Amino acid sequence: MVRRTNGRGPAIQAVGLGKRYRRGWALRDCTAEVPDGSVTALVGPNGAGKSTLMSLVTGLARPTTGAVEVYGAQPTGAGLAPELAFLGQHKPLYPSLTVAETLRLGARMNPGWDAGYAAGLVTAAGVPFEAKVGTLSGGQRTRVALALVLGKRPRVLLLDEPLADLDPLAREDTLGTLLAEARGQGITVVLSSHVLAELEGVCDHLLLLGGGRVLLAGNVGDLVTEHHVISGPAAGPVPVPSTPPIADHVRGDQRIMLIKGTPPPALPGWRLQRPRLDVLALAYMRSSDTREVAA
Ligand SMILES: Nc1ncnc2c1ncn2[C@@H]1O[C@H](COP(=O)(O)OP(=O)(O)OP(=O)(O)O)[C@@H](O)[C@H]1O
Repeated sequence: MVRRTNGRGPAIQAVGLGKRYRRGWALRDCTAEVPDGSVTALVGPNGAGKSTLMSLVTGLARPTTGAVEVYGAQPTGAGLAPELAFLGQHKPLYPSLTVAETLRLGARMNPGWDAGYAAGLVTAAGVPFEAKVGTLSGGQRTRVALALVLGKRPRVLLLDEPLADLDPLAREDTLGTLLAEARGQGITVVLSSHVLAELEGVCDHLLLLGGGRVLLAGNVGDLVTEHHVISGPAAGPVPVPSTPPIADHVRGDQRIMLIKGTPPPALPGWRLQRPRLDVLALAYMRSSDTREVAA
């Protein structure tokens, strides 16, 4: 995966960022960055803190601790910064408006609105302009919602589970469009999902949350290169890594370990592989006991 940096510093930078609600911490001690021009996967199980992080970046929520900056500026809380576009989980669209009326609303609400570009995205998706939004399929609604956020010509696009209600074909089409636009326009994209497998090959940066904390973060290529899966006979001598394995389990007659850093010397019958990104993320989620977030 090519790392695309342009020397402008991170698009988003969080330092010691935390958000506490009455029931406890939704996000805690989050220090992480989203590189400029990256497609970043924000991944984690239910309640990991993904939406909370997005709310803090957009300024919809205020931090309890720490700070977050978008291109060096803290969210003011007085509406979304012009360079940011955000699509929430429920894709807020008015069902009684037609697609054309929805785009006109986008024009009224966004000073930098690019009407030709937004209309082109809707045309490319084959969505009729005269159709009421409430009559569209989930896939079509997502494409209209994407046109609405992209028409704003943002530098940073935050999408909270944009693929959640789409079938596999619509997912692929939507992701394809999104990536083509992001790469073509140099937009930094943050995509949240429970399912990392669907973002593998798409994202070049990963931010994995669990129990409100950062479990793993970094360039995808670097993360994969830094880790190894070693497997071999469960009975008999076992290689000893220099640091404790992140995961270590027995499946059938095989023992499988995920390790970080230099792999231990090979033993007969043992083999070394690079982990898949989703396997890596799953191992970090399993190994963390950070789910018990202090109240
Ligand atoms: N407005 C709120 N008031 C109280 N608690 C909240 C609020 N928003 C989130 N939380 C809590 O904070 C934690 C993190 O929630 P958040 O929605 O950020 O997680 P998530 O990773 O987006 O989850 P999901 O994948 O299920 O959408 C959860 O325990 C949730 O119940």
